[in-house]
Formats: sequence, structure tokens, C-alpha cells
Amino acid sequence: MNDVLLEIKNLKTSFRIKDDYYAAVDDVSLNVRKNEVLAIVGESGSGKSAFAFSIMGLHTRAEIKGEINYKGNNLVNANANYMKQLRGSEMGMIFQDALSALNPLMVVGAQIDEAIFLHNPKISKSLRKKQVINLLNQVGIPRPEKTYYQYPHELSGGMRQRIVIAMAISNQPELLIADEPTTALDVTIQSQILDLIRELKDTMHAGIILITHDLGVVAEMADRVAVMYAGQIVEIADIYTLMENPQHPYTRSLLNSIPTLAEVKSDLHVIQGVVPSLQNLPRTGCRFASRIPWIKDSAHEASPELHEISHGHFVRCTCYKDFYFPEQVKEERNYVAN
Ligand SMILES: Nc1ncnc2c1ncn2[C@@H]1O[C@H](COP(=O)(O)OP(=O)(O)OP(=O)(O)O)[C@@H](O)[C@H]1O
Repeated sequence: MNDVLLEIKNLKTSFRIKDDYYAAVDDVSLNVRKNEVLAIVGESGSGKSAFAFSIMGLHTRAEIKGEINYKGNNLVNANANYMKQLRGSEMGMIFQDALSALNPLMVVGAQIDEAIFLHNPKISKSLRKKQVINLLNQVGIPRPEKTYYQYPHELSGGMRQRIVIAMAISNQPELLIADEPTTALDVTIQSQILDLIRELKDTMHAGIILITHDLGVVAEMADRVAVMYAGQIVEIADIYTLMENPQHPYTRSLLNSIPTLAEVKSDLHVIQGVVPSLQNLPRTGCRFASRIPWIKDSAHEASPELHEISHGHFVRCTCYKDFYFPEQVKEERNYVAN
């Protein structure tokens, strides 16, 4: 398809621990299109950030295999200077922790100015200043002329995150990766930042990868969703399909653990256990099997594949066909007994 911006094939990102390499991203294939928000969702430790850092070429010590195709170039193990050039120009990244993404010793305006200068050294100083002020306006900073000369510590968390966004979009990137951009912010500020990211998609037509563990954010923002568990994509679909017809037991467990106002669930599902540590990830069979022990072994595939169950809707492992929540059985029993 010609609206594909990034084509990722069999991406494998491994970290060395003692004498061995362990894959935190294990055989991930997906496309990112122009003008879409692709959400990557999963619990802590599922490999979301390792995936994002691989795209941006930000890992210093990882072993990366596979393909990240961008405009005819494979970015895996691409030249460091080329990656530096791409970052901040064609690719922007918004990090979770705005404070650590900013230089505490520089006024924020100068930091955005520097981001522009690095990629467009021919633009005059006065024009850059105008551009910075425009950017500050664009990200909703109320008094840009004043804020230009403020240091990060003088701004609130929400304002700092806006500065980080202004830097990320300063050169109108075609791809924007937002890694938990609102986790550190309170709810009102969170929705303002999300509105801003949505606006950026509409105005810049960028492809956006939004990394989050928050399904509320996903529901509000995403066009498509990839659910990641233990380094693998376990389900991928457009947002409506994923919300209306989730299939993988992990996706269903994540969705079922959200309290809703409309439906008061007497027995909210709690996903058992945690994502195993990198060294202890099961590398054969269904990686989610140990967290749904009530599902019989024969329901799982020996080598779980992604199955396309409807157009663009992929689910890993056959266990989705036999999956149920233990709470459902209990509720049905109670219903019959009453
Ligand atoms: N540099 C590293 N060296 C060794 N292990 C790492 C490294 N970076 C990440 N890991 C491990 O890789 C796995 C995936 O981590 P990652 O940070 O990508 O998860 P995540 O889904 O982004 O989680 P979070 O939401 O907490 O950021 C984890 O087990 C983590 O401990």
C-alpha cells in the first residue's frame, strides 16, 4: 500500500544479560501508515519501549535484527549519523518524562531553537525565533514570548510536556513516536496533551506510534491497535474491531479489567501474575499460557502464529477459540442456582 510510512519485518531486539542475548522484541512485523495513530499497548515489561527505541536507533547495546524499512532504507544497524539526521527531522519522539528530556541549564526557547538549527543551519536566527514562538503557540503555551526565556524547572509538568512536543515537531516529522506521553500528568492536562497530539495528526498528517498501557487513552486516540505481550504482537486490529470484538485472551483480560460506569462488574477480572522477566520469558509455545492456567493445554498452538481472522484483524495462537473467564462460569452457575 502506498500510504505505508514504515514497514517493520521480523524485528528482533535482544539485550545481553551475562553471557546470553534475550529478545525483548521478538519477531515483530507491522506497518505504520501516514496519517494514522497506531497504538502499541501492553503491560509494563512487554517490550513497547524497546520496540520504539529500535525504530529511532536509540539503543546503544542491543543486538537488532530484521527490517525497519523507511523510504527505501532499512534502518536496522543504519549509520549513526544518518539516524541522528532522521531523529528530530523526519522522526520525532515524545518521551514520558519531560524533565529528563530537557536540558535543565538552558531556557526552553533556546532548546527548541537548537532543534531547528541542527537540521536547518541556514535559517537565520530571527526566523528561528519566530518559528519557536509559533511552535509554542501551536502547542498551547499561553505566553510564548515569556515562556521562551524560562527554564524547565520554572514550568509545570503539563507545560514541560508541551515543550517536549514542540521540540519533537519542530521540523515537521513524518513519523512521531509518543512513549507514554501523558503517564506523568494529571487527568485534565492528560486530555489536553492528547487533544494536541490528535490535532498534530490532523494538521501534519504524520504517522504516530502511541505507546501506552492505558486502554482509555487507546480508545480515545488510536486508529489501529497492536497489543504486545512478552515481546510479541498478540493481536492487531483497527480500534473498532479491537474494542468490539477482542479475541486474544490477553486483550480480553486487559479490556475486562477496566471498570466502566455503564456496567458495574461485580467481579472485575484481575489478570493473574505479571509479564515474566526477560530471562524467564517462555520462548516456545503460547507465552500467555501460564497466565490462563484454566485453559487446557491442547487449546494452544505449539508454535503460535498470527492468524488473520477477518480483514486486518490478526490474533496469535488458537487458544482464543477456547478462552473464557472463570468469573463467567461462576456467574452462570449462580444464575442457574437462583
Ligand atoms: N537495556 C536493557 N538491558 C536489559 N534488559 C532490558 C533493557 N531494556 C529493557 N529491558 C528489558 O526488556 C523487557 C521489555 O522492556 P520495555 O522497557 O521495552 O517494556 P515496556 O513495555 O516499555 O515497559 P514500561 O511500560 O514499563 O516502559 C523488560 O523485561 C526489560 O526489563
